[in-house]
Amino acid sequence: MSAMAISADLEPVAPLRIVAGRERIDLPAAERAVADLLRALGRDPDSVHLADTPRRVAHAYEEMLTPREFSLTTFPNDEGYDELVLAKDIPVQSLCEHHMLPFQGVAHVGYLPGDRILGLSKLARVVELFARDFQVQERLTKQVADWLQDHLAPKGVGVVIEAEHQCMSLRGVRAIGSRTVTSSLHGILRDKPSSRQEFFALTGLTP
Ligand SMILES: Nc1nc2c(ncn2[C@@H]2O[C@H](COP(=O)(O)OP(=O)(O)OP(=O)(O)O)[C@@H](O)[C@H]2O)c(=O)[nH]1
Ligand SMILES: [Zn+2]
Repeated sequence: MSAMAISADLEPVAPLRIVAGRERIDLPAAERAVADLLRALGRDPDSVHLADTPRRVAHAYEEMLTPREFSLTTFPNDEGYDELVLAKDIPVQSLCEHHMLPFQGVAHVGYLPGDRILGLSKLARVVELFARDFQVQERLTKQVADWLQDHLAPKGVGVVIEAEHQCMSLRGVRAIGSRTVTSSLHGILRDKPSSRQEFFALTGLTP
């Protein structure tokens, strides 16, 4: 739905176009590096079974490290809506920067509106913007919260991420099924105990 479709009375606001500022990925160099890695692991990248693997892996990493562009569409908060807006169970797929293995789970992203409300899908798009990177979960959580605070100027922001790290399940400690929970709060959701409590209760976590 476009910004104008909400109400004919709303002033048209040009949505901000968000383009991820990633370093350019050098695909041929990545392919050569994957072939070298296969050789270092005692495999033959020229064998019939592995011949296309360096290309596939390089493209897979390019895809996993490149968030989609989007428009930050907002609308005037004409009704003065002043309760929590919370998008729950947003899928999170990211790569741990220590082992380059996936961590996956869900994000719960909420805010208390100020003068403007945000197109709901944008809460999930902001998660993807920062998740498609080599990350640690704490930084990812804080980046989403900080970005919403900076771009939307709401009265409060709350972000919770619950994720399983494959570097903790496939290898190493092999703590299969263990989930890590992180949170980042701003404004009223951080400072007012009852709002904080309501946010965590709605995300399914206790304060
Ligand atoms: N804080 C934090 N740590 C993470 C995250 N993802 C992975 N790690 C941890 O990064 C740490 C790296 O520790 P190292 O001791 O250098 O690596 P390692 O020898 O492979 O460690 P083990 O996983 O314990 O075998 C591990 O404890 C991982 O569990 C994350 O998102 N946040
Ligand atoms: Zn890891």
